[in-house]
Amino acid sequence: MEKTIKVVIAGPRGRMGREAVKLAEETAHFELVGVVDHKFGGMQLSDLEGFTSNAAIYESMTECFTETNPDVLIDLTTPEIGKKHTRLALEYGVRPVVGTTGFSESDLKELEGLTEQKGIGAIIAPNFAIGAILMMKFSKMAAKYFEDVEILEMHHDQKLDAPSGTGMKTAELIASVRESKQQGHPDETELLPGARGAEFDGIRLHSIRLPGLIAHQEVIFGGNGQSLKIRHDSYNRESFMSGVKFAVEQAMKIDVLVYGLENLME
Ligand SMILES: NC(=O)c1ccc[n+]([C@@H]2O[C@H](COP(=O)([O-])OP(=O)(O)OC[C@H]3O[C@@H](n4cnc5c(N)ncnc54)[C@H](O)[C@@H]3O)[C@@H](O)[C@H]2O)c1
Ligand SMILES: O=C(O)C1=N[C@H](C(=O)O)CCC1
Repeated sequence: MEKTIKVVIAGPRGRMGREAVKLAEETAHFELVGVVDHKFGGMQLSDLEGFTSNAAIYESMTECFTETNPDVLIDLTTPEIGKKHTRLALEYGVRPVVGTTGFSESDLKELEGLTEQKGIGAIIAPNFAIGAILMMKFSKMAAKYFEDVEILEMHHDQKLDAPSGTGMKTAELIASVRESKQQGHPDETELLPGARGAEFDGIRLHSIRLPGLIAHQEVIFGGNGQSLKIRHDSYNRESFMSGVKFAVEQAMKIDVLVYGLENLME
């Protein structure tokens, strides 16, 4: 029998948090010992509409950690809050599994240092969907053969950060295998600021926000007389949950910070 993993979820009432609560309840070797919310402290999740779990709601993460002694924190909140929660989890010896996006390079460096000090596992995954991870891996492969690429990331219009974590991670992976290149015409001008999108190491990233979308990305490579498009679509938030489960299990087996699930997949 697998060892039970005690889990706390931050952001349980959010779009992702609700799916994660379901996952924790449905997974035999996960035990949801508490949730962290900025409202409804002192109540149980089941007091709120749409929940059956009797996990306690805490407004203070430190109180939650002290009382429930969890193994893993799953954070699905907002960029600012997610960073604070990740630091706090590491300080308390709780392994963070972070889906929240919007972490900068310096945030990641700082958290890597803290993880090293604590000697426990931590996972920050801009995208938990297996198809999205493959899209990023395939894009890295293709970048060895195509010098020019642009990334179109498309999300729902309630998203707070741009470019998306997935878009940034894809650009980083591509930049890691190709020579730095300024793309487009050297003398191009933007008649409207932003027309050419954001730029990372010469790679253009375009962020589309529309109601009706969930999470989609197309990576377009251009070569002489040809193009290659690698696309992934998440049509619901359940699509992320097998990755969340995998990340929680993996976080228990490692003692470093892993940024991106592709690093844990063959
Ligand atoms: N890694 C992935 O695969 C993946 C997939 C989808 C979304 N995301 C990211 O996950 C995050 C959440 O996305 P969402 O669509 O569920 O957003 P959402 O706005 O629906 O949910 C965020 C939740 O965080 C809660 N929250 C805010 N402040 C809090 C605090 N101090 N303590 C506890 N909870 C707090 C809010 O009440 C809200 O319920 C975003 O950063 C998003 O980019 C990642
Ligand atoms: O809904 C969101 O917000 C998502 N954000 C991730 C990102 O920033 O890459 C990807 C999945 C959905």
